[in-house]
Amino acid sequence: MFEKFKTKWNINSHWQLTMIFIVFSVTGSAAMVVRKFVFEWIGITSETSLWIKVPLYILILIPAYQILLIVVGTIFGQYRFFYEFQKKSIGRFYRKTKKEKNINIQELTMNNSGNNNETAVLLLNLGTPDEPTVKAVRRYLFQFFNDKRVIDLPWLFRKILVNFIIVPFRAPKSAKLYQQLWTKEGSPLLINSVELKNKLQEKLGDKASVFLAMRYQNPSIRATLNAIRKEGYSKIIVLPLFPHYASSTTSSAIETVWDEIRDWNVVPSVHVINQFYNHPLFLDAFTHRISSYNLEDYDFILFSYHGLPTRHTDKIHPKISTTGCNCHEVMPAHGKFCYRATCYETTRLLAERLGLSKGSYSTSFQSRLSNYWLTPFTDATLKELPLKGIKRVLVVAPAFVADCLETIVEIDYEYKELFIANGGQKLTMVESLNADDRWVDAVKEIVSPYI
Ligand SMILES: C=CC1=C(C)c2cc3[nH]c(cc4nc(cc5[nH]c(cc1n2)c(C)c5CCC(=O)O)C(CCC(=O)O)=C4C)c(C)c3C=C
Ligand SMILES: [Fe+2]
Repeated sequence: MFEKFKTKWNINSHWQLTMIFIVFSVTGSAAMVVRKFVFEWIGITSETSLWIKVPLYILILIPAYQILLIVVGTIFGQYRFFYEFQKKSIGRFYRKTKKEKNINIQELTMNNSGNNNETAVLLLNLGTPDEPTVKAVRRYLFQFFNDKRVIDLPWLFRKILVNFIIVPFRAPKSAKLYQQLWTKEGSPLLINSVELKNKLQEKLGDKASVFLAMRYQNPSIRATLNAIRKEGYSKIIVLPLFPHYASSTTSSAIETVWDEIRDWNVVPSVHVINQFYNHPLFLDAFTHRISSYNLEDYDFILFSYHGLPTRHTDKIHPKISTTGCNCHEVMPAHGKFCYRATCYETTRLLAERLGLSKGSYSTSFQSRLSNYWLTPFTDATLKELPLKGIKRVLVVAPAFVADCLETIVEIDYEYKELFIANGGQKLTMVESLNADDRWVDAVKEIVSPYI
């Protein structure tokens, strides 16, 4: 029975389990004392009607128990366990999780190499809703926007803004987009990532075992790392599948991995790869993909990257404002981890490989949620191009290594419509790298030095 609790709560020692049981029993008794004290204070006696007593009982006991659990847990050195425990219970209370479905997704992405090796390669991507319903999309957006690296505002302000304004208004709108995107097999982001993981496993053979997790929703980082921990790997190579470093994507994923691993009894060697926008094989894979389209058929190539609030990039180089920086012309020394600078550098490197002439391509940023995001905006650029006589555009999105909502619906549907409505004739979106063989080889090369 003890083993069952240890597995369920993801703990290693009998000592911690004992502490947890003690906290539960002390809290239970303490909550009764609080209840008795409050009842006496507000004058509830044995004669008071049950219709008053029962609701009051629930109203007082539940919050008292929740608070005391954290207080007593902290006293017994178990703050983190009870903090996570409460978070999970409250989450369960508000949104019943689709347990069976999630388990299937989880199983789909678990390692099945049968390898008996020392190294686990953990591929991380952003994540997608479990299904294209308003409820599932709400759950996804709730987790996404409550990330302090995505909405980098003070806690209370973020909670109010996200939970009362952004998520309720955005969820129904986003769910419609996801319904447009969904295939028989599910969300393209997940399907493409699973295929990449399987092909990488084939290429790596018994050198390493490959796992996949998503920053938001499923397969979750926690469950995937639990599987890695149980199999006892001595080394983990973490590769967030974001070519360009950004706090809201790369660091958010890395931080979540560390939050899990730091409590393990045995912390394995961990190597984190935090960007690869200039890795020659990544660039070769994209160059090859772009070259598979007949470039003669197009007047212009637009390199469209996911946008970011300029506040995020300003934090990377506080002395130079994003808008005042000349990284669109040359890579500055302070630009190594600046998302805008590395995106522009990617365009230059790809243009060089493709032999594109100046004036035949440009860089823009899509998916903005406000006007204070990186410019030029992709939609504004696409509206302007026909005015300059550019009617046939090939759009490449090098910030995404797998096709997803932002490429399939936003570029290939919404932007295409916008371009045509503004006088354009043809817009083609370059398929992302997905599970392309050259890309699988590139990932193998990216992780290999650390295996
Ligand atoms: C403040 C909000 C957001 C930031 C910052 C942000 C950065 C960012 N995102 C990606 C990659 C993807 N984003 C995707 C979807 C998506 N992104 C945001 C918001 C921010 N992204 C939202 C709300 C959504 C959900 C859809 C919607 O409601 O519009 C996806 C697609 C996921 C899918 O299911 O297909 C990807 C991939 C990057 C690379 C990035 C910063 C560099
Ligand atoms: Fe995004």
